[in-house]
Amino acid sequence: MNWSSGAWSRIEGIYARIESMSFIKELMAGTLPLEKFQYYMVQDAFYLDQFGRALAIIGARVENVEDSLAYIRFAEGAIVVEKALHESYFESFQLKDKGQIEPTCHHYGHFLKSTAALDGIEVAMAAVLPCFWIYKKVGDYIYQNQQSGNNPYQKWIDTYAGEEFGELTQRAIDITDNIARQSTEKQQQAMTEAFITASRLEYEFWNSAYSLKTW
Ligand SMILES: Cc1ncc(C[n+]2csc(CCO)c2C)c(N)n1
Repeated sequence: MNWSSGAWSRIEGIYARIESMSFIKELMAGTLPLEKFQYYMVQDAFYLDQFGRALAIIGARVENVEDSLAYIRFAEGAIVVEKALHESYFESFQLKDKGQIEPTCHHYGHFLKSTAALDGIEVAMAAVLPCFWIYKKVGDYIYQNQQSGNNPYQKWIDTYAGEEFGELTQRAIDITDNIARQSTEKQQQAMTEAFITASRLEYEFWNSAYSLKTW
């Protein structure tokens, strides 16, 4: 069995809880209060900055040059492509104030950056994987279960349910599985721990937006 299949089986409970979160249900129905989506967008802009840097660190550290290029491109995607989504929402919702980074985003971003810089490269790859994989699953879930055709959050949904994002996610899974095959049992366990922690933080990220959590 691939490392990723075993790791996903460990977060099935967390993932099921994510699908049933109020934030996700209301995003899907288009009824999520704007204030909560705005909080999410502002925090996500901070997150993407940190996530992009974590991916760039991985790109710099990984030995195989093809893998290095893949992570450098993921970093570019996080900073450039997703920023476009953010900017369009910032514009259409007249969000001018950049706001400040709140506790959950701060925790998650710093977890990713410190893991990318200080832990084994295989652990760093495992830590960033839920960002891709959970978003792909949530994007597909929402896309397949959506009822109304007029959703103010449609652009967000389309970004993650798309085929292109699916390919990106599969590439990240494959590279991580490949490095897991070259890792010891102990290293694989550390990878799984990091994967679980990041998945918990994905849950907390949406939860913090729903409850508008501040310092
Ligand atoms: C909290 C949070 N987690 C994951 C993503 C999704 N995401 C952001 S950048 C990127 C890879 C390159 O495009 C992915 C999958 C997000 N937006 N916010």
